[in-house]
Amino acid sequence: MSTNIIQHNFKISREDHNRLNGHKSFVVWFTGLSGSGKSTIANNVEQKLFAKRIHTFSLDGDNIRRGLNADLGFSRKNREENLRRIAEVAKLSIESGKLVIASFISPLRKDREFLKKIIGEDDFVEIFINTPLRVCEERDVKGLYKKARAGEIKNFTGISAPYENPVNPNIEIKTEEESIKAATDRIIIYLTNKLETKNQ
Ligand SMILES: Nc1ncnc2c1ncn2[C@@H]1O[C@H](COP(=O)(O)OS(=O)(=O)O)[C@@H](OP(=O)(O)O)[C@H]1O
Ligand SMILES: Nc1ncnc2c1ncn2[C@@H]1O[C@H](COP(=O)(O)OP(=O)(O)O)[C@@H](O)[C@H]1O
Repeated sequence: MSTNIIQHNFKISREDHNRLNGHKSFVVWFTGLSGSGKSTIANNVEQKLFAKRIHTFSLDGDNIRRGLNADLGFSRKNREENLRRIAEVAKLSIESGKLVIASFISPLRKDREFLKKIIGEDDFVEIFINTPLRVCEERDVKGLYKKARAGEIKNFTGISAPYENPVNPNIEIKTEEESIKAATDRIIIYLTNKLETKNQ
């Protein structure tokens, strides 16, 4: 633990960044099984927001698990630390005025509660990409389910590690019933409303 850390208050605040950008900043968090559709929908949402001149920043496994969290695997402890660090990065990014789009399996309720605490409830939008395991496994976008079934990957979410559905997400997308476009449009309506009405 670091001691004797005295906070420096910078002259340019989050509110200043928000004013300059012309919009508020918060975190949009996508949770769901591997292959559920988190990255696909998050990417579509980001493109739409970008076209509306919203300053976005995407965090996902590719830019986090290969870099900052390259030392972490998929044990419970490592996932918890993975998500804690991501939440801290997301918090810094909202201070810099960004609308952060985070896509992580984030399988456990208690870890997601912890994230919410770090980021702040008011700055956290939870989107549950609800796709049944059967469908994710049929899609098997990266061939990982096949490997997990063959025992080649340990602690694989949905197969040999748990996924706990969110209890009360801000938005739930059932990808078996809702197209990518319809899901994207519904999320954009919600976010546009929050961008306009959220108190600073
Ligand atoms: N054991 C195991 N379980 C689940 N997923 C695995 C595993 N090993 C590797 N992968 C790949 O890593 C991606 C998930 O990383 P996350 O950082 O989102 O996971 S977590 O939130 O810490 O649980 C996940 O990416 P997505 O498919 O995009 O979800 C997988 O491709
Ligand atoms: N309604 C839908 N919403 C999201 N993805 C869908 C949908 N229908 C089919 N898919 C497909 O499912 C796959 C989801 O993969 P991906 O977005 O990488 O998932 P994740 O990021 O959750 O691992 C993509 O190939 C996507 O085209």
